[in-house]
Amino acid sequence: MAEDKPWVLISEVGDEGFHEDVVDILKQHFHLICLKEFLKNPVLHGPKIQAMLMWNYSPAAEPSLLSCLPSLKVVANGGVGIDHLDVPYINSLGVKVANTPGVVSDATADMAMALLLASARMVVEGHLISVDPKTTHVSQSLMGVEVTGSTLGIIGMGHIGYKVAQRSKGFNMRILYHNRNRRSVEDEQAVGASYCEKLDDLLNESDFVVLVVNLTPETTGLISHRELSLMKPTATLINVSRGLVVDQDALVKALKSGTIRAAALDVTHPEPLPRDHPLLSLPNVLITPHTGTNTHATIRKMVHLMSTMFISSQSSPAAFKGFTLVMPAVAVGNVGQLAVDLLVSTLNMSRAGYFHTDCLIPMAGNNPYASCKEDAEELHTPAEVYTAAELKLAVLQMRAPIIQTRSKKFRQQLVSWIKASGFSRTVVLSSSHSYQRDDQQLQGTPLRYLITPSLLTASADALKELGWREMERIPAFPGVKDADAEPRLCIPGGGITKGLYTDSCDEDLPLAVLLLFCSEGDNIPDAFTLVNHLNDWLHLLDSQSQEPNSKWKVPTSWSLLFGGGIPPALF
Ligand SMILES: O=CC(=O)O
Repeated sequence: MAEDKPWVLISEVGDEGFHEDVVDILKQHFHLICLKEFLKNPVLHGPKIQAMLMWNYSPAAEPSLLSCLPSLKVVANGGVGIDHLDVPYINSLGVKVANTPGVVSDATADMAMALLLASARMVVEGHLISVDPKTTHVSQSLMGVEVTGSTLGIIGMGHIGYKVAQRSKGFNMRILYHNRNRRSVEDEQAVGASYCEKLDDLLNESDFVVLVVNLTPETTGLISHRELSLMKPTATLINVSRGLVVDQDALVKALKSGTIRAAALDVTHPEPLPRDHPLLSLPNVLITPHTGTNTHATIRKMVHLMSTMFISSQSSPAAFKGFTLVMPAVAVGNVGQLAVDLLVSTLNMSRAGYFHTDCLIPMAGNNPYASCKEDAEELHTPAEVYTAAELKLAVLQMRAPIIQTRSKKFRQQLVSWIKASGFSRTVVLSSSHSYQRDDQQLQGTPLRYLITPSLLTASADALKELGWREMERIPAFPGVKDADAEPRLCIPGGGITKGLYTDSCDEDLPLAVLLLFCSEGDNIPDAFTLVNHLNDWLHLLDSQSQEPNSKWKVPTSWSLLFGGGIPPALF
């Protein structure tokens, strides 16, 4: 449905704009128009543009440009930092701002480690000597500092900071961190990190100080003369956040005078630095051109996330072609939702957007998967879509009941969205009242499945191997022998399960239901059972843990489920 694709404005493909590698993703979702082309006739193109996709800070979201885009709905930034955007101003135009958190964390943490190791072990200096045509012998004076067993201070323990800690654990480093909020004891223990409430203590004790904070008024100039003077003369400063977090004049002085040993910077202010900037001629500085997220895999994940932000139940381009969709039926004990929670938190799925519908009871709440206070402050809504692009998996999590009279409308919206999005199959996680089983349903395990004819062909072998039982149809009038009455599907407490399955059969939609007979109560064990069965089929996790449930990561919100108290760090 090419005509349904939204028009988006980008700076260009190549050099300073989007890499050739990601153009296929962009073209799959959008009609692209490059800035140069746009500027030839803004009056003609302006009204078509629904989104602006920024890459490498371009196109700049300036009033002169935004005023030519009356239909603009979203400014989506490739990258997590949005310090270059005037968010209140953009919002005041009725335009949303989106970024790509989560998917950049691994690559950025890798870059922090690369800079740390390269600076400590003088990798660049060693390379230059090795390739210098004048080199005839290798001097032993090129001496680095030991990384293994040293002390690392992480300033900013969000997603990226935490990933730096995970990597540093492998180097047997003593890890200190400073953050607005302390992480949970479990998080700290998992990487062996100690919280330094006072930044000064971290600066005093660390051999390597890594900056991983967002640029905000509080973090601008966070590292200046005083902070640098607190660091060890043998210490190295690594910056993968933003150039303005460091007072660069103070840094130049500290590096010249030996206040600190070295600096390794992926970010500076400005970028690139003027060619005569003193930082460029210091021997103890390593600078990379803000390439923390520059890997083929990461830019593809970023662009995929930017593209799938545009999800609507009305019309949607085939944003999830070939993906499997997993969604809960809001049913007995909320077993499906709990199972989906386990998927989202274990697979670290990224929120791609929300499913817009007027059929669910409106609600909003904190981020159920938060691991720190900043994350918890994110607003979450009743129907949201999360993706793990590398697994070709999406989930639609639902957190509110369906308004009773709108169940049919909701099913219609779902079916048309699933079709338009190009999912190759949908798996509905459901449950039904245990106590209403008939005699045959009492046999075997409490798991049942249903599958539509259009998915059966592709899945018959897998189902045979899994040995699951199909949900039994029960007599229309139990006890009455009537040859004419067709046995019927009966799923008490199953919410939309039966309706959605029946609609999907009629619509030729490849859909399966995995259902557990259970009772209301503590349904966490049921959620584990259901998600383990799903994993037996879809193989989403590699780990073959002895203890089947320990491979799943429980989301923070579960501590609220049964009156466990509210974690003070979250609210
Ligand atoms: O700098 C990189 C980002 O903001 O993601």
